[in-house]
Amino acid sequence: MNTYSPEIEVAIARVRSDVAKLHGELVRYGLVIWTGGNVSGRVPGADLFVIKPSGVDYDDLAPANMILCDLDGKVIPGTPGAERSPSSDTAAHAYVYRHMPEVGGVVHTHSTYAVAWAARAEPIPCVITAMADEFGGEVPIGPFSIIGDDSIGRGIVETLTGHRSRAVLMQNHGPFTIGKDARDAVKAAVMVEDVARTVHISRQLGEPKPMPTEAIDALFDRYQNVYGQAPQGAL
Ligand SMILES: O=C(CO)[C@@H](O)[C@H](O)COP(=O)(O)O
Repeated sequence: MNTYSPEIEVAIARVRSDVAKLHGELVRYGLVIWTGGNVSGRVPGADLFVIKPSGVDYDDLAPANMILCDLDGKVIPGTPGAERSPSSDTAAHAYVYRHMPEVGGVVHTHSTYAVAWAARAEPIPCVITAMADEFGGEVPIGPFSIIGDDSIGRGIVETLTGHRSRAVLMQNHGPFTIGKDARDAVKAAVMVEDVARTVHISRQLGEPKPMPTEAIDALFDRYQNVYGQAPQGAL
């Protein structure tokens, strides 16, 4: 039986609540169907993260059935939800947390337009200011990877390390996003679908115009460091 300090227990409870609730945002923004997709959040101050159970209806997700894992993706026995299998992408999320300490949240969806770009293995070019703001450039393609082990995690880390983008389109699969916390990663998942749709529509009308690199840099810097009420800087 694992015991944690009162501070860590409070942090676990908060991440359970946040991660359970954030799954509802995937539904609200139309990024998933049936039981596809998943959200996880790192527990601040501990080598732990929280992720959803595999193949459970979104309506049934609740803080008490979120699953607590260590950074190897092993379920912590005896904790609430531990009797169920964790998400199929648990090893991928765990790999990201182990190798990207700045990441506090990971999200995967099957959102339609982002998956359509992933199926063609084409990066989304940075041709609108919203992309420069959020992603600081193109949204890259990651390698085709088998589901279930840490291959997807390796592909995410290899592709996003040193890249400004918080989203990668895993070839023939779909978007995985990272963030400072689970909410930040959900935001990137919402944004990547939005820009995937807009750039796709733009291409139906003609060839989108590239943006100057200096403009992309300036927009990214402003959005990360000035926009909104409490900008937190790039990841
Ligand atoms: O595509 C995949 C596997 O990468 C997932 O999105 C599944 O569709 C949902 O898996 P669980 O998180 O429910 O296991």
